[in-house]
Amino acid sequence: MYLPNRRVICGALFLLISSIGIYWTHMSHALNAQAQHLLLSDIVNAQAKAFERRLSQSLSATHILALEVQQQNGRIDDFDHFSEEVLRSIGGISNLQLAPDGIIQKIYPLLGNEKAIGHNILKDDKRRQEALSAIKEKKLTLAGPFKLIQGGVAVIGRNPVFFRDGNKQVFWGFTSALIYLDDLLASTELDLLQSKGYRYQLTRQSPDTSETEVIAASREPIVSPHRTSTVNVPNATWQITISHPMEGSTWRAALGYLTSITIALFGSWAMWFVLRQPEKLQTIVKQKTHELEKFALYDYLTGLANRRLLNEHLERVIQQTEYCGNSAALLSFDLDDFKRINDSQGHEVGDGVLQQISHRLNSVVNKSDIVARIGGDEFTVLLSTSDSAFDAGRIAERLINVISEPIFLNNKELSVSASVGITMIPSDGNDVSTLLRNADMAMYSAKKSGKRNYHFFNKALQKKALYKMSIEEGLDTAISKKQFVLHYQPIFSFDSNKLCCYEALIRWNHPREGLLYPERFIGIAEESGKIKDIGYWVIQEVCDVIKMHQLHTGDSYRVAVNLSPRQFNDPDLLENIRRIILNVGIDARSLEIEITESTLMENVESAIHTLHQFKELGITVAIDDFGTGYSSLAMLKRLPVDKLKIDRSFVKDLSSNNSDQKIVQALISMAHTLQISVIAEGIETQEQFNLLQQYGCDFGQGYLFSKPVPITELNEAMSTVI
Ligand SMILES: Nc1nc2c(ncn2[C@@H]2O[C@@H]3COP(=O)(O)O[C@H]4[C@@H](O)[C@H](n5cnc6c(=O)[nH]c(N)nc65)O[C@@H]4COP(=O)(O)O[C@H]3[C@H]2O)c(=O)[nH]1
Repeated sequence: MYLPNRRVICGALFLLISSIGIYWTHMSHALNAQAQHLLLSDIVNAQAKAFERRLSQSLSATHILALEVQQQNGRIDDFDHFSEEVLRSIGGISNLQLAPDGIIQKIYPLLGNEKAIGHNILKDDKRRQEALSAIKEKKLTLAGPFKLIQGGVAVIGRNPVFFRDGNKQVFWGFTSALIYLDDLLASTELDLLQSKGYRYQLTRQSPDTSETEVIAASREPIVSPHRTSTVNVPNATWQITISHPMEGSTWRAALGYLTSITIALFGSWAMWFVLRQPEKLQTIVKQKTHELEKFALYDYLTGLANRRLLNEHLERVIQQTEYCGNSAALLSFDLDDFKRINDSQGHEVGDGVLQQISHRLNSVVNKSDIVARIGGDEFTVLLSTSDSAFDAGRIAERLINVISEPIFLNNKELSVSASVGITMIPSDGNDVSTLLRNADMAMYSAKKSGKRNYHFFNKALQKKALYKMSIEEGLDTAISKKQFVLHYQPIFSFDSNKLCCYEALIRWNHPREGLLYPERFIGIAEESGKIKDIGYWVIQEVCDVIKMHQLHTGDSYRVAVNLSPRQFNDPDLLENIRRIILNVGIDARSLEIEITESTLMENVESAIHTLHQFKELGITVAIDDFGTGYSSLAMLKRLPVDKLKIDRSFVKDLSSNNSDQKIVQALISMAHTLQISVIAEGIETQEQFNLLQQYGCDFGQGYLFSKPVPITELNEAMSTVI
C-alpha cells in the first residue's frame, strides 16, 4: 500500500488546519462587518427619517402662512397673533417671516430678530440663488444653513407666494419659517449616538458650487465602516452619514489568523510526532535486527566471524573455486595450553588471551580471508585464495608463530601454542562439513606429532577417521548388545609370594573386527564421552564378579578397575560407585581404582578432594602409569593414594638399562617413605622379577605371572603362577 511521505501528510494537515482557521476568522470578521453595516444602515435611516419628519412638520408652517397671505390678498393684519397661534401648534420653529418682494417686513417673534427687518433676500449674494430657484420652481425651498444676522445657524424654509392675475401667476413674496439647526438636530438621536461612540456627518450639496458642504458633524471624523442616508429636504438633497469604528476588529482578525497558523503548526507537529513513532520503531527494529545479525554471525568476545558466518563464506569459496578453477585452504586449530590458563588464571584472563590472539590472527591474513572462532579455543582460518599447499603452509607457520608470542595480561607473561590442520579446497573436498572435518583431522594429526606443528589433510587421515567413525558408531550399541567382556590379570604380592588381586581390563567382541583391545576404542570412547557408560558398566560387572566369587569361595579378592579421565571428572562419580557397591552388597575394600598420573595432574585440587572421598568410602586408590605424568614428590605427598604403579616402560628394559634401574629404585624408596605401596607392571622376565624383588617392590603384574584372561580361565591361570 502506498503511504505518502511524512512531510506531505504534515504539510497537507498544516494547510488544511490553517485554511479552515483563516477562512473561519475571515468569515466571522466579514459577518461582524456585515452586522455592523446593517446596524449602521438602520441607525442612519432612522436618523434621516426623524430629521425629515421634524423638518417637514416645521416647514408646514410656511404653507399655512402662505395660505393666509393669499386669502388676505397679500396682507396679514394680525400677523403676530396668527404667527403665535401657528408656532404654538407646530413646534420646532424659531420664527415666521413675511417677505413681500423678497424684503423681510414681518418677523414673529421680533424680539432679537429686529436686525433682519428690511433685509432684501433677493439682493443677498448668499441667499439669492436659492430664493430665485424657489421662485422659479414655485416650490418651497429649504435654504441654508446660514449664519444668521441675529446670531445662530439656521435653515430657512421659503415658500414663494403667487397671486393669479388673469392667466399669469404673479410673485408676491415669501412666507418663511426659520428653524435653528440645533433644534432640527435635537429631533434626532445623533448626540446620543455620539456619546456611544458613533460618528456622524450631515452634508448637503452647495447650490452655488455643487460642492459637498458639511452642515453638522460629530467631534470625531467619519471612519469605515459607514453608512449614508439621503434626507429629503425641499428642493435640495442632504445626506447623513454615520460610522462606528470596529475597534479591535483588525486585531481580532490578526489574532484569529495567528491562532489558526499556530494551531495548524501544532497539529502538523503532533502529526509529525505521531508519524515518526512507527519510523522510530522501524529504526529501533532495524538496529536490533542488525545487532541480532551481528550476534548471529560474529563472536561476541573476539568480534571474529562465528561458525555460521564461516560456513556461509566457506560455501561461497567452494562455489568460487569450482567456477574459477582456483584453490583455497581451510586451516583449523585450537590453543594447546588454553585450558590450563583458564583453570589457573581464571576466565577473565582466558578471555583476554582469546582477544589478543584473535587480534594477532587478523594481522596475518588478507582482508578477503576469514578468521572465525567456532568454539571455546577453536579457530578456523579460511584463505579464500591459496594458490598452493605451500602458500597455505606458510600462513600456518605465521599463525603458529604469532600465537606463540608471549601474552602480557595482569602483569603476567603467558604463552600458548597451536597445532594447525590444513585442508585444500577443492582437492580435499567440496562441501562444508567434509572440509571442516578434514581440517580437524589434520589438526589432531599435527597435535599428535608435537606442539607448534602443522599437518595437511591426506587420505590416510581420512581412512583413520572413517575407522574412528565406525568404532564410534559401534560403541553406541556395544553395551546393550553385551559385546564388552572383562579379562582379569592377576597381581602378585612379593611379600606373601602369592597372587593377591586382579586388574580388570576391558575387551570388545566386535562383530566385524573380532576381539578388540582397549587401545583401539578407549581413546575414541573418551573423546566421544561414551566412556562414562562403559566405565560404569565395568564397575558394575567387577562388583558382580567380586560378589559371585565371595559367594562361591567365601574369599574376597580385590579387583582393580581403570577410571578414565572423563569418568574421574564426572560430578556423580562417587554417588554412582557408592550406589553400585550398595546394590551389589560388597565390601568397598574389595574395589581398587586406578587413575593415571596425568589425569590427577589435570586438576590437582579437585583430584585430591575426590581421592579423599574414595578413601572415606574404603576404596583403594592406585596411581597408574606412574613416572610418565611428571608429578613431583611434593605433589605425591599431597595425594591420598595407597599404591603407585610403575609404568611398564621403566620395567621393560630394567635388566639392561642402568638408569631405569636407578629410577625404579628411587621411585620405590620414595613411595615407601610416603607409606605408599608400589606395583610394577609389565613384568615379563625372571630377571625383572628378581630385580624388583631386590628393590623391595610390593606387587608385580605381568605376563610372567599371567596375561589378562577371561574369568572362566582365571583358575587355570592362577594354578600356573610360580
Ligand atoms: N606388553 C605387556 N603388556 C602387559 C603385561 N602385563 C600387562 N600388560 C598390559 O598392560 C596393560 C595394563 O593396563 P593399564 O596400564 O591400566 O592400561 C590399560 C588401561 O589404561 C586401558 N584400559 C583397559 N581396560 C580399561 C577399562 O575398563 N577402562 C578404562 N578406562 N581403561 C581401560 O587400556 C590400557 C591397555 O590395556 P590392555 O591392552 O589390556 O593392556 C594391559 C595389559 O594387558 C606384560 O607383561 N607385557
